[in-house]
Amino acid sequence: MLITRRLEFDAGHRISTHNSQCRHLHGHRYVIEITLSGNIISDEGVAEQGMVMDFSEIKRIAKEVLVDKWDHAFLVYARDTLVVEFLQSLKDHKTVIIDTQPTAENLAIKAFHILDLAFQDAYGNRLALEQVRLYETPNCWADARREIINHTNNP
Ligand SMILES: Nc1nc2c(c(=O)[nH]1)N=C([C@H](O)[C@H](O)COP(=O)(O)OP(=O)(O)OP(=O)(O)O)CN2
Ligand SMILES: [Zn+2]
Repeated sequence: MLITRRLEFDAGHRISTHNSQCRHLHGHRYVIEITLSGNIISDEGVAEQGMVMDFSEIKRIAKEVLVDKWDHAFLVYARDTLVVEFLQSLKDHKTVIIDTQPTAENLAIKAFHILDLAFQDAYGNRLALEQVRLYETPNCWADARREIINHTNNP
């Protein structure tokens, strides 16, 4: 059985190598959809009876390890040195430095790895993170799926 929890956050970014408007500093209302697989809990009388995992628990873990860290942050490529240095010059600015361009594709992969570790730590083999879908705009999104990213060298 597959279940999906959707969360939203705001963040700034730019694609420093882009040949059009995305090289400018700008922001998005990102939407992340986290899909997990597992068996439905059938134990009589337990709080999660009938569920793969409580949706509120997915939200709690995702906020703690990812969403609260990226929300209202500027997501910047480590090699975009002009912007990295500018952000570091701002006192207490919420900046997240990423080792790849902060495209929807790379952010979805990054989010997958962060969430995969967190769900493994909390639930071992009982649940598996199957997919992270990251919407950059309502019309543009990227899917990081376990079977796809296991075959790439992305960190
Ligand atoms: N494959 C990708 N292409 C683009 C990405 C990306 O992450 N992956 N990102 C951008 C920009 O960040 C941009 O913010 C979004 O691009 P764009 O399609 O131009 O967005 P619009 O706001 O113009 O969307 P509309 O739906 O047309 O209003 C660019 N490309
Ligand atoms: Zn953008």
